[in-house]
Amino acid sequence: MSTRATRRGKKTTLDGVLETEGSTVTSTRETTPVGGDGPIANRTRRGSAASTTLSDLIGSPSRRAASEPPSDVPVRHSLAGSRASTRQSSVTPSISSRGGSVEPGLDEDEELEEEEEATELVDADINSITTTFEFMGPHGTALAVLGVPVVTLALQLLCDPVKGCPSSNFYESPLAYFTDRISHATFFKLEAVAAIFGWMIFQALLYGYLPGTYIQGVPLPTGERLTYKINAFGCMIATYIAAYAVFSVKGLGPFLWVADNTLPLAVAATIYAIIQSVLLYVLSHRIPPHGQILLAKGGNSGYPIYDFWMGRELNPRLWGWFDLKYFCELRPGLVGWSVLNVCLACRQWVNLGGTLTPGMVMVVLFEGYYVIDAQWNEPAILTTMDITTDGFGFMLTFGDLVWVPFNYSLQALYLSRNPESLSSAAVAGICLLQLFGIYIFRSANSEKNLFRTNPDDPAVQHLEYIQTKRGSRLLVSGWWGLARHINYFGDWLMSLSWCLTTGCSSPIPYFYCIYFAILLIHREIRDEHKCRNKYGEDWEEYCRRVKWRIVPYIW
Ligand SMILES: NC(=O)C1=CN([C@@H]2O[C@H](COP(=O)(O)OP(=O)(O)OC[C@H]3O[C@@H](n4cnc5c(N)ncnc54)[C@H](OP(=O)(O)O)[C@@H]3O)[C@@H](O)[C@H]2O)C=CC1
Ligand SMILES: CC(C)=CCC[C@@H](C)[C@H]1CC=C2C3=C(CC[C@@]21C)[C@@]1(C)CC[C@H](O)C(C)(C)[C@@H]1CC3
Repeated sequence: MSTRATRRGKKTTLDGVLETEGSTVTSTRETTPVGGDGPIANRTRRGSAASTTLSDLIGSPSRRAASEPPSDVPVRHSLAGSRASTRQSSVTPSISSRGGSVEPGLDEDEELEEEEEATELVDADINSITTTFEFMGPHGTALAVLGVPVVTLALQLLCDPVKGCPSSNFYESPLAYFTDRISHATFFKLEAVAAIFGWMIFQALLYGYLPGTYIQGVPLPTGERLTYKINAFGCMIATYIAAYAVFSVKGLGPFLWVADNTLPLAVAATIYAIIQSVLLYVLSHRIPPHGQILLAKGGNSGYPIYDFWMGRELNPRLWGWFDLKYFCELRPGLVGWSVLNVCLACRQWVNLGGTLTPGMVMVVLFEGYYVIDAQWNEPAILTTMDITTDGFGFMLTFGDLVWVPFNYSLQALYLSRNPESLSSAAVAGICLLQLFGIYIFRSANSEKNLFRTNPDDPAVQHLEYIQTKRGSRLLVSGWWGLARHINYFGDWLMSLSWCLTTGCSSPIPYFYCIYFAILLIHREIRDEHKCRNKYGEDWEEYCRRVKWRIVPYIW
């Protein structure tokens, strides 16, 4: 197996396995979790069980592998001789396709600080046991694993193409409504399975074969940095060129087929997501001959269902370069969402005899802009907790590949069948809300990115900040002086403006902004927890200076 040198004298094999100098790390650490979900006992780092019952899956951790050393005997890495080479082989400046050098979210101080942190972690243990539960522990995640596909399919069923979204008999008897819809709906179509698998392969080929630039991510707990290919924007353009080619040859037919088959497509995408996440979970237990797989801090509890949801492996890669989590986060699902919107607009166009409502135009443009913004700012994804912290489990796999394209396109699905008319004042109000949201979202995110990558830039030089003992700086003026997650506020305002395009006749398209408020509040709590642990009293000082969490003067 080929290898490439990394920092600290370690090597990483091209399938992402970590090797230390001369030894495989086999330490374990056993602790008791907080949060009232019961003790985590008899768990191992590898946490695999020879046979597993359903109650094992949900309620109890995996059994200890016989060959594991006792929990109180941590095996330490030897770093002797590796630190000097680490400094020398410091990070190659990364090149951005849109000019300038990009180190996602890191200044030099931070880099050193991250290196110190990495040293501590490597000295102690790389794959420590997860001791704090999120999502209400194994029971909560079991519910989530079943719940998120059910919610997604229920939302598709609620939008009846003929009778409305939802039809009036839903309010009379929801149970009878669903029984009727389930017995009449077509859930499974082979063509839909072929379309989803074909789409994944097409996006993977674009990722692999279209040219791009390469940048390094933030340091892993081992100190190593992975290299990522930046070409999402080009892949999206190529996708739309391909779609235009299909249109030139086949007309609107294929696009209308997609619009009319969102339910079987969502089922097919769910099948794909289940297969991928089961494979990821199973393969995260592989024991390579030399070294170990780097696991996510939050996905290694030993409870199979919990780890399946959270994701065990931090950076699953194929052939050393094809980063599955990074690929799924921005490409098939997000671009799929915008393509789905276009297909649904085609359906409305045909239904209305060659015209589109202002609501549909706004949805396609606003949500399309959001997708383009994400692709254009691709390097920024490398500092999000999804990439740096979370493992790649069912939560992100299903979230990226099913939840985003099918639930985020509910406004367009609704409008394709219910072309609501909006007054000019409503259109103007929605546009202003969207612009206000974009303004906050983009300027806050860009301000932080610029400040973290180039603090001497005139646009951010004047901003006040707290110099933390950890080395990094926390902004306390500008956007980040208004609220600790002001970017979430901008993002949510945009989500509200998208939902408002559907008028007031149905609650279904409002699912997005309601769910999104819950996601952002939960995410803010997770991030707050992370930062409090990381920065200690500096974070307390930051909270004293910036009082509001997301919405200034409200929350
Ligand atoms: N559409 C969707 O479904 C979703 C969209 N999003 C969007 O993704 C974007 C990224 O979100 P997310 O990754 O959660 O986090 P943020 O971009 O808000 O980044 C949070 C991190 O920034 C650093 N930080 C916090 N406060 C400061 C400060 N005052 N000055 C400098 N740095 C600071 C901390 O990292 P450090 O440890 O480096 O100090 C913290 O962990 C957001 O705009 C969000 O709205 C997110 C989830 C879902
Ligand atoms: C209920 C369930 C399965 C939730 C999973 C959560 C995911 C849907 C979201 C977690 C973080 C996300 C991000 C984006 C999309 C939604 C998920 C995957 C994102 C790619 C959207 C576009 C933005 O510009 C973004 C790149 C900042 C963002 C990153 C986080």
